[in-house]
Amino acid sequence: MVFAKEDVNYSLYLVTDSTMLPPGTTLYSQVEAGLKNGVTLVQIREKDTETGSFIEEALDVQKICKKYNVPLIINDRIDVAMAIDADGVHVGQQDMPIPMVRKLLGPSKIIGWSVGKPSEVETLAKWGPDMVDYIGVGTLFPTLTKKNPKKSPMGPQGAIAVLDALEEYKASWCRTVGIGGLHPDNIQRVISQCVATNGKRSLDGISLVSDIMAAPDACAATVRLREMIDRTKYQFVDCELNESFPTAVSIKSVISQVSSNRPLVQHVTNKVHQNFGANVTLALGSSPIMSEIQSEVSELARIPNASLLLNTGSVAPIEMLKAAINAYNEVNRPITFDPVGYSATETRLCLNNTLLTYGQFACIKGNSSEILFLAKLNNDKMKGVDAGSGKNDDALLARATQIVAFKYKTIAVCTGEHDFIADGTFGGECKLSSGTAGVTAEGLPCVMIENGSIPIMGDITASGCSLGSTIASFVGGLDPTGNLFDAVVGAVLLYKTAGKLASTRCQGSGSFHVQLIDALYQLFHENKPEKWSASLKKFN
Ligand SMILES: Cc1ncc(COP(=O)(O)OP(=O)(O)O)c(N)n1
Ligand SMILES: Cc1ncsc1CCOP(=O)(O)O
Ligand SMILES: [Mg+2]
Repeated sequence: MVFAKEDVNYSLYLVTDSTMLPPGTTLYSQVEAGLKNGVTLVQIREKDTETGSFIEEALDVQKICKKYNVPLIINDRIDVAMAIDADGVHVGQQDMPIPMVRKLLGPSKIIGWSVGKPSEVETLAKWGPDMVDYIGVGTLFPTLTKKNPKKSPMGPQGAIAVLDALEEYKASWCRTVGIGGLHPDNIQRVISQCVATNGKRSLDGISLVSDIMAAPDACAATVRLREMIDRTKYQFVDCELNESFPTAVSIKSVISQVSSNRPLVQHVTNKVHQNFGANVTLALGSSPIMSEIQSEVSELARIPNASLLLNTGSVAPIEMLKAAINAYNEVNRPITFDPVGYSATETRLCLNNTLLTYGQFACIKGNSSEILFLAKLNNDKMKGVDAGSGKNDDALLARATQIVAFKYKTIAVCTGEHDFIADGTFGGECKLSSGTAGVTAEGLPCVMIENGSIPIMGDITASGCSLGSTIASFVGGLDPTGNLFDAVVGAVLLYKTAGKLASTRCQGSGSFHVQLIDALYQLFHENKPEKWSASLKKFN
């Protein structure tokens, strides 16, 4: 049987492994359970099986695949693929060179190649459309299934670089599957985030081994995976994600919701910020808890209206930070991420990149340096930047904020004399092979908030970190019908207004601290956004 290449469905691509079978299951029972419940492509991957046994297994798996009209791919072994007339092969960078594989298999067979970096895409593009039909993009996340991986996990951002390379080198024919450590807790985020920068391409499929092969109930595991992959909305927080333009009325509603829901705001933050952040949170009618205890994050995340502020100035162990992200993502509670000093040291860069790979954030906030670095628009591109005067290149900062929002499918906030907020959530919409329908970062909703300069804000500790407390309170206090973008914009507007008000009332930095908390408290409880001094305008 020859499968027309354009008919291959890459959406749920099972790769077998008979070394992880649960008791009472066989290679065939797991494969059949997968095929019955939505697996669309099968690869038999038996790294330690003798050729004779491999051929026997492959022939038996081939029979089952034919029953469900699903193509069978052979891993590594071109000879076995030819011997049983399989539908194709998958080879890696260390396996037989692609041109030789193609010469042996002929033009109609499916050839897959493992790709981990853009330069490998450049190579396949040079070979042209008659060589590689699809690529396995990975390893996305850590996995025990592939022994001695040559490279460390690339995460969704690494996959984006590969998708960008496919667009850059115009390899339009080439399909893509993500692979490596893919499970229900990260599949939707991968589908949502792994989109080429030009919005024209996303992954065509999810490829996995252990989630099905090691499942005691492979039917149920596959049903769950199928349902997840077919979902077109990634509802990573239980509030509204649809596009909005915040108004005094909508922000008033946000504050009413926060006031009545009294969110629990778990701060994992630096020591300098802890006390002030707790007081800011209390001033906003919310309930702070400064806990870094890994064993309680799951319980805290399940408290109604729980919200996590993750400020990586914290010295909490990486495993605790990951557990906190997992716990809040698991129950669709919002995480506000503040990558403090994002690139100041290799340690912080590695920590922040790891956390950015590891979870979905409702909001990522940073100062201009942090946002520019996250957007890969380094500082020296900023024209007329002068910390003292605060003269920033607004267009560049807005663009950087949109890029960060797009890359992480989140609400991005860039703070400075002017604050920029961009909505990259696409309303949660996401779908394999669809990209963002060509919508790019510069097409994202972006607003600018200004209120004149407030130099004294820089003379106290934790003023920036405490905007994080404010955002975390607002997004945590939303009803399910509340809007995420409204909440983040409302928080920044309130904070900017309170900063200005406090600066007119204080005698110096000491009293500014107190006046800032008073101003936040007063403005919050008055809840009259129409009177706030900070202004909001659309930036694009
Ligand atoms: C779909 C898919 N993607 C990647 C791989 C890995 O192939 P390779 O790099 O050759 O490593 P081994 O699988 O041979 O260990 C794959 N098999 N399938
Ligand atoms: C074959 C392969 N190639 C890169 S990761 C991997 C194994 C993925 O297995 P799992 O889905 O169990 O993480
Ligand atoms: Mg291989």
